[in-house]
Amino acid sequence: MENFSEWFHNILEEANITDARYPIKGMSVWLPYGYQIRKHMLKVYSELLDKDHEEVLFPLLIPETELAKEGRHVKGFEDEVYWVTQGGKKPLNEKLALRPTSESSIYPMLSLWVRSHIDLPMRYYQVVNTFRYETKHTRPMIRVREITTFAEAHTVHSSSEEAEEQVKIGIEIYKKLFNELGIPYTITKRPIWDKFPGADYTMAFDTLLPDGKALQIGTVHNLGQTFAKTYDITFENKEGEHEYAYQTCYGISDRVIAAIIGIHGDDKGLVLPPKISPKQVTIIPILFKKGKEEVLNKCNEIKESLENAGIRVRIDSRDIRPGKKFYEWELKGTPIRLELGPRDLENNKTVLVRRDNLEKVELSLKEDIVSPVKNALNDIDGLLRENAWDSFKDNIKSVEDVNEISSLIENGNMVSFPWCGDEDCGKAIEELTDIDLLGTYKEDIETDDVCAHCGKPAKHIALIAKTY
Ligand SMILES: Nc1ncnc2c1ncn2[C@@H]1O[C@H](COS(=O)(=O)NC(=O)[C@@H](N)CS)[C@@H](O)[C@H]1O
Ligand SMILES: [Mg+2]
Ligand SMILES: [Zn+2]
Repeated sequence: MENFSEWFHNILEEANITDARYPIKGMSVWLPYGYQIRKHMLKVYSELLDKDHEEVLFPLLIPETELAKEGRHVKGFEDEVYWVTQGGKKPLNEKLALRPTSESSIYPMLSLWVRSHIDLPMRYYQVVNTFRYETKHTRPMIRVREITTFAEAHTVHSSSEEAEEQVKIGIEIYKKLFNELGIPYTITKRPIWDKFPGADYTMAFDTLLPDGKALQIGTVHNLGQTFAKTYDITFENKEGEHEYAYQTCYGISDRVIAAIIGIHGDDKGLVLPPKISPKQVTIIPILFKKGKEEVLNKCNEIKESLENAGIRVRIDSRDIRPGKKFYEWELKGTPIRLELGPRDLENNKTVLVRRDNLEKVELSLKEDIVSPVKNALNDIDGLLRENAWDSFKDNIKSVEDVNEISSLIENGNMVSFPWCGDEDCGKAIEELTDIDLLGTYKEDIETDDVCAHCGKPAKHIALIAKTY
């Protein structure tokens, strides 16, 4: 709680996830171990998107004229855009933006591609790096200037109902993604003063990190027809008339990996959900001069049988003390460790140690060990998700009076309260508490509750929290 930020920075370095020493502020290097975690997370992500989205890849650079077309959009990003102004020694005749997000790179092309309602719906996604010159305090993975893992989806529809439906689909996709990763979340509709620049409205997923600060880990935007009008994306409808298209977009970033690390980690280091752990089992042979050969042979046999069952396994046969190996793989968060020494070999058994609850069980090597290992991996997956949701729910408190908010926030809570929904009241609450309204997570409630701030009839339940 008190030194989460220090814990987080240390673990990225000690577990060889990223190296923040790259000589540009807000940019880090993905090291091999961290890169594998990122790769497995993106595999989960793209399996969800590939069901009915097509993966594409757009250029990194965006002509200034395209970025400037959508007033609200460019207003929202003008302080964050990196510009390329020359090629070699020659100044460019038009400044080029490094994409902060890809609407202004993709939508001019959609204007060429979309002709008729039979071309619709279109559902694209790309996993790219985007660049935002964040002026607030940068933090590795959480608030970076190169967003290395920006997974953005963009969809085009022939009706507002279908776009509305797609927002719900985007939300379902993210619910599945975060459930697979064991990350708890709230889903709120951002206040209109905090929605994505150019969007009609923004639905946001927020989770809580151990320091009690909310982290926005995904957003789904209904773009209405704003960008279609700006970039002239029209289609011929069934009646032969031309209409502006209806669009949505939704995105996640490196923050998803930060949430996995921060939420499931403990004082020994990472605790990785099996689905995204580079290896799911580390076999640690206890090697003495005597019987070394036999022990290693047995370890290879075990590795092979687990790998044949689709389990990712490493044998750590380095010539260092076993205790040091236990420490290292606990730090790196491998879900299961199997220990095997000469005595275990004699008794034809191995010791299975779980990383999440550090439980030890003996497994007989006379029987199949694939199913006990698979069961343990499933248990770990379930327990990580359950523990994360339990502590998350414990940290969401509800109040009837805004004056009770600050002390709960200091305790690291998210706070919900009945709200009238008026902008000036909402801003007054942010002023009073000096923290951000995450948004509303229950619309149009049937209640005679009154607004926790101004006393007018409450229309929604709002959520407030300290945020990154
Ligand atoms: N500086 C940053 N560092 C890390 N992640 C970020 C940063 N800025 C935004 N994000 C993440 O990126 C997600 C998508 O960004 S966004 O601005 O909300 N939405 C878009 O850009 C839309 N085009 C959907 S892709 C956010 O929900 C947040 O989780
Ligand atoms: Mg931002
Ligand atoms: Zn009010």
